[in-house]
Amino acid sequence: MNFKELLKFMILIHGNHLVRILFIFLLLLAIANEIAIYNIGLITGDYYKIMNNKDRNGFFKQTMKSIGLIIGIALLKALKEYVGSYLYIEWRRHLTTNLHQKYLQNMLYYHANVINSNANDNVDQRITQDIDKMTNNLSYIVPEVIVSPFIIIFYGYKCYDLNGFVGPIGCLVFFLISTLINRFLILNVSKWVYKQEQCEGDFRAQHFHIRHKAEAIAFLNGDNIELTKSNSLLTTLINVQRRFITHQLILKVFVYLCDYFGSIMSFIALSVPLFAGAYDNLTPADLSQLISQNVFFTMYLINCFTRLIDLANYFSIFFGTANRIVDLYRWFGHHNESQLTIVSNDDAPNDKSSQIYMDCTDLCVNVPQSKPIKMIIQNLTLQLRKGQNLLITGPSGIGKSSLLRTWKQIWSNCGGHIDRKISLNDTTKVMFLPQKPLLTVGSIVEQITYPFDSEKSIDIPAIIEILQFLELDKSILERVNNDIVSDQRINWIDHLSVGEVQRLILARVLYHRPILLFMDESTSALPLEMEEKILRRFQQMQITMISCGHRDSLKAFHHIELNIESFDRFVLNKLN
Ligand SMILES: Nc1ncnc2c1ncn2[C@@H]1O[C@H](COP(=O)(O)OP(=O)(O)OP(=O)(O)O)[C@@H](O)[C@H]1O
Repeated sequence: MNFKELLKFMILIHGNHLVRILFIFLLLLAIANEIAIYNIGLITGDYYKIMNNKDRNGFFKQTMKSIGLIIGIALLKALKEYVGSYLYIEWRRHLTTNLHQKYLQNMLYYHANVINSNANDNVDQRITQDIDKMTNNLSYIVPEVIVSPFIIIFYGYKCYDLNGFVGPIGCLVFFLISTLINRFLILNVSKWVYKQEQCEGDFRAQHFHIRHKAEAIAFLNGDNIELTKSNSLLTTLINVQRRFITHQLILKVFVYLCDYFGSIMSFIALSVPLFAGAYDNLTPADLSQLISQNVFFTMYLINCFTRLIDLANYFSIFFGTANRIVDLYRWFGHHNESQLTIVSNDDAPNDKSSQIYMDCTDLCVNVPQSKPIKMIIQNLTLQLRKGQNLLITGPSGIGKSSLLRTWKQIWSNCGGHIDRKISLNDTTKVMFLPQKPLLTVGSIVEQITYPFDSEKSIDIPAIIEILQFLELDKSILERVNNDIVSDQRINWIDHLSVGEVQRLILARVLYHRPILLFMDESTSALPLEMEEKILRRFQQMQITMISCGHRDSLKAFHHIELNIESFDRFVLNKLN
């Protein structure tokens, strides 16, 4: 998506009637607002005339009319701002939902945050903050921009009518010159907006890191290093902010110059016909009214131009943040077309009769995007069979987890062939327990039913039985007063011991009952008796287990050991 397409998407939003209706409503309100302003602008002139003529009756009528207009404009202005804000929220919702759709599919979040983290700084910042700023700024810009052509034509004509070409042409020249200078200044500032948002993201990420790793940092006495890092990121951010406001200062000086210069333009324009004697035949009352109207028309025309110039600040923030969103869309588009097509191919037929779950021939794996290429597995030929539990062993960092990543298609294989007879994305049959466990903030039920919707019918007694079996009744059930359904707003990963976390993760397996289970050191923190009790239960449930681990105790529950000695040396041992 390029910049124009982003604008089109936001303003037209295919199929979103609400946005279109709001947009048209905003346009109508902006026009109505301008009509009210026009009428209010004539009030002073009319008062001059009425008071010069000492017209009591006219004064009463004029006052009633003015009060009506003032109430009308107050309502219209507030309503215009309300609709603008509503539109901003709608834009934000729509754009963010659209980006979520791309980001949280096909494991793009993994590619964006792990594999290609350098290509896109702070995706979270772009989605949570930049969209907000961009749409908010656009909601200020749009009402001004959409009515300005009408106002310029209308007041341009009125000015021409009263004092010839001088007024409108003078205003137009003034506007064109200022726009040219403005354009250059806006682009300059928007670059700094881009950088500032990037630094904001880095700074937030550091605080996110402290929040989530608080205990580890405390154990390691990492206070000083975290303080240094946080302050260093803050300094970078502040420096960028300083540069940003310095560039903004130049822009603001220019904008205010235009504003105030604009205020005398109306008198300059009026002076031409006035000194040429065009109004010599008017009575003082009519001349006061004419001057007042003329000043208002010219002033308003110039004001319309200066309002557009005043938008420079909003434009610079809008362009800076919009560029970050456009970059993200481009990156998503590129990645959806290229490497991620592999992921969507994994729709292996679920052949129930098959005794083979997966066939790997001459499989080669390297670390994605590694330069120079880091080969992890070369020419591995292996079958995963139903009922044949496989234990993958080998030194730390040799590639055990990477093999699971490749089978799951989080990483793509750089050579060889994987024939999946069962879809590894079928979460009702296949489960992966990654080495770094995933728990969410929420209820206990949500932890166990993940990734399924916890709203669906849940077998609560079964979950309680599982928690008791895993001896989690004291540490978890009591803590939540046996209420496993309510969201406790607890980030469980920080509130449980590592062994408890592992048991809670293993509860998922007991609940979902997959037929094929991949475990990456999933029992490493458990006492041997607990590990044995759980793995025995898995055996009884006839779950085929593919495990990575270092412990000898695992051998008793597996039939074959794949020992990865080096990237191209594998030994298969039969276990008793
Ligand atoms: N996202 C990544 N980017 C770059 N290199 C990575 C990435 N993930 C893993 N690696 C590297 O790939 C190699 C294999 O890692 P892997 O996690 O598969 O090891 P492992 O055998 O599971 O180790 P352990 O037993 O310590 O868990 C390691 O050298 C690791 O540094």
